Amino acid sequence: MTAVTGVSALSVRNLVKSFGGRPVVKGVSFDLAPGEVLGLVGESGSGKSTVARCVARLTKPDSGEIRLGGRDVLGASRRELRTLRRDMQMVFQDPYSSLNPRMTAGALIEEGLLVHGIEPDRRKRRDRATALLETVGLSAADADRHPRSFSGGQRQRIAIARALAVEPKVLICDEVVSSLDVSVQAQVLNLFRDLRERLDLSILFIAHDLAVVHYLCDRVAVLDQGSLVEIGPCGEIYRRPAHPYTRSLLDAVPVPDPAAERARQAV
Ligand SMILES: Nc1ncnc2c1ncn2[C@@H]1O[C@H](COP(=O)(O)OP(=O)(O)OP(=O)(O)O)[C@@H](O)[C@H]1O
Repeated sequence: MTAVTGVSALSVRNLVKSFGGRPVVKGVSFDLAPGEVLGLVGESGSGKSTVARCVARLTKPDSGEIRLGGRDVLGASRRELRTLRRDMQMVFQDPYSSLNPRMTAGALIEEGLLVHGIEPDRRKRRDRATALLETVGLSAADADRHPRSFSGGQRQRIAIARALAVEPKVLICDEVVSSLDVSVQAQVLNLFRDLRERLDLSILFIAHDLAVVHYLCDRVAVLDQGSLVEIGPCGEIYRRPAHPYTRSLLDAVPVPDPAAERARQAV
């Protein structure tokens, strides 16, 4: 478990976002500690993706403050934003549409290195792309294949390798395993567990599946109609949810820990 101390890897304060005058995110605040995996859960439409998109500056919030390692994200100049974008990478739900089908897996990974000026030397760039493919459990031979020749889980691995290429400090994962079969989900979740250990990554992990969050995350934040109603260590919240909305979310799923399930039933 990672304690929230010192400068947060990511700090979000009073984030507000409306669409067409309808508030969708209503003053959300949370911190992500260095090396921590924080789950963000809530029903469909509760505003999870909007929070993620605001944090990554893909959507402009109405108000609030976002800091990445203490640096102001919303007030960043174009130049500062380049560095911030490198330090904060996003992986999306659909590995089919997020990868350019015309590029090979190797070229997709090399692109990030090139765009951010990380590895100008062509051969070294290629070696680095190959090493990243191996990091996510693919092989050097996969570098020359196009996305359509990979399975969904393998494509998601390529998307993860692509995000990792620029050595981000924070990874924002929006429903990254939702479109995968259960057995492939387990493989990708184990990959995340392994990567966070090895790379000391901070991860904001958005999911609607509470069992997935329980498996991977240190803490969980619960979003209900745009408001954060509860945040705390996974074990504690799953055992003793304080908010009725969290309780109703948990009642809808089996908890993989029989002791936690008994404690929950007793509340
Ligand atoms: N660009 C947009 N224009 C208008 N409304 C939007 C836009 N993006 C999101 N919304 C609305 O904001 C609300 C929250 O959507 P969001 O995608 O953030 O929820 P979510 O919790 O991620 O849902 P899901 O789990 O289904 O992805 C929804 O009612 C959605 O219709």
